[in-house]
Amino acid sequence: MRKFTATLIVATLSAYLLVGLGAMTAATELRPVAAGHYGVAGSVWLLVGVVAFRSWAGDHTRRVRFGSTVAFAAFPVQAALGAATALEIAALGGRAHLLGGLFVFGSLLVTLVWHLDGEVGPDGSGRAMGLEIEQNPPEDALSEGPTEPDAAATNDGPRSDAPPESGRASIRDRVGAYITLTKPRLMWLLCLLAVAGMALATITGATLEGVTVVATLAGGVLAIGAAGTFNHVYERERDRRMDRTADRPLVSDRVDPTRALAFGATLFVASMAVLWALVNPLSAALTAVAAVYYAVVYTVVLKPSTTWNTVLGGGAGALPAVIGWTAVTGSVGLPAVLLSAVVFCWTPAHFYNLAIACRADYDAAGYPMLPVERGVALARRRILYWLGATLLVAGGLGVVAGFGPLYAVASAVAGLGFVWTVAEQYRRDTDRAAYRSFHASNAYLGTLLVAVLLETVVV
Ligand code: HEM
Ligand SMILES: CC(C)=CCC/C(C)=C/CC/C(C)=C/COP(=O)(O)OP(=O)(O)O
Repeated sequence: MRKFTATLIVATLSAYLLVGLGAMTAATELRPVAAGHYGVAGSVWLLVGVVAFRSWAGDHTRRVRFGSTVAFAAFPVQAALGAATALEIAALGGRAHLLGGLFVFGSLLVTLVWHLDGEVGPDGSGRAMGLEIEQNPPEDALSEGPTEPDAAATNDGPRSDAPPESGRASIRDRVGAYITLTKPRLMWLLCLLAVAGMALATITGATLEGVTVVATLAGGVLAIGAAGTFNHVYERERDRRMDRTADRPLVSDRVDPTRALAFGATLFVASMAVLWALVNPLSAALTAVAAVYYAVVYTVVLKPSTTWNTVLGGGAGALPAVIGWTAVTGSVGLPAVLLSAVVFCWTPAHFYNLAIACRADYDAAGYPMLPVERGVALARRRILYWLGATLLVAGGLGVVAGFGPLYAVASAVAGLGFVWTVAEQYRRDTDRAAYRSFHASNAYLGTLLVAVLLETVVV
């Protein structure tokens, strides 16, 4: 990666961290926090100055020069607004100062996208710019589907070569096939999201009861399993056409579709029973909505018909945050809605990387995924913009929930790692690079949710 790109990424995420520290400065009288904010502000201004200078000194597009100069010029204005806030001169100083900080972060993020797009040129090949872009190794080009660096990054469970569902398949293989239908690889992050929602609820003064935590997770796992099973049943013909999903239980006849439907329905009823009896009706109802949202609205309606399938379908995976909160409080609260919004924005930044790596697969299956219909360059641009939205909403959650430096630093550092892997894709147009961003998306969200736990129930 070029030094200019690396410096611009660090400047962008430092500006993001600066906003978080600024919000804490406003919320505390602690002098060291305020001193830290001023010190970081000076350092970030210096860094942005280096970027702006090098954009003019080097061979960069006018957009990159414009964006970096605007970000640099915004700092003195920010300093004046900050002083007005500290001296309580202007009534709206604080809000204007916060918006100014977000403007600096946003202008640097847009400048980064313009820079990366400029590097690869209009057709994304980099040839117009004399850039050597690494492509998939020839042997991968011959393979059917994407090359995942480590064990297949699938949301499937144990894979097996067991013969079709018959007396000959061992009990172990059959159990493994049914476990695969529940999409176990997804569970850890969705459960962590629900736990973060429960922990977040303690900022209202509510307490975490063991039974509530266990029952909410049990009900959620059963519901995810039910929704995942219905997804397998409905998609089995298209799964047959994708290398990534061609050996799934319903494609390889290891499970009979009717039995799978009965299995999914049983999981769903069990989920509702557990949540209604041991948690509360609202959590049960929201879980049912999430399951139907994924199994029907996303799987049947959105996924096969629009390039907006991932964005509009993201609500399903965002709901566990609210479900966790309602399990503890019995009602919906703003922090839970904000945590849910973080995941809603994160979902396209998460999935588009996989859609890039598997675009040939999705094209063969006839799914209108964004990289298939609109190209990889646009999909990468959208990943960065949705990631920017995720960071902004995560910052808003930090302010509303009153989180400290740990949360701000976790979001900024994990966000930097995620942005870095996406920027690498512009120089390495390979499945391996796209999968690395996909895993970085899970690492970002996992880190943020652990930070929420540490800020609420540990610190
Ligand atoms: C519409 C929403 C979403 C879409 C389209 C989507 C897409 C996918 C796909 C296709 C896979 C399977 C990869 C494979 O089988 O090769 C996957 C894996 C995964 N997804 Fe998502 N996802 C969505 C939302 C979520 C949400 C909300 C979470 C968690 C909060 C999540 C966490 C994960 C995890 C942990 C994996 C497993 C990654 C691995 O195998 O290492 N996803 N996602
Ligand atoms: C509480 C509750 C029930 C919440 C629902 C959460 C949930 C299961 C969200 C869906 C996330 C996901 C992996 C979608 C991918 O489906 P896909 O069909 O695009 O993946 P595939 O191509 O691998 O089948």
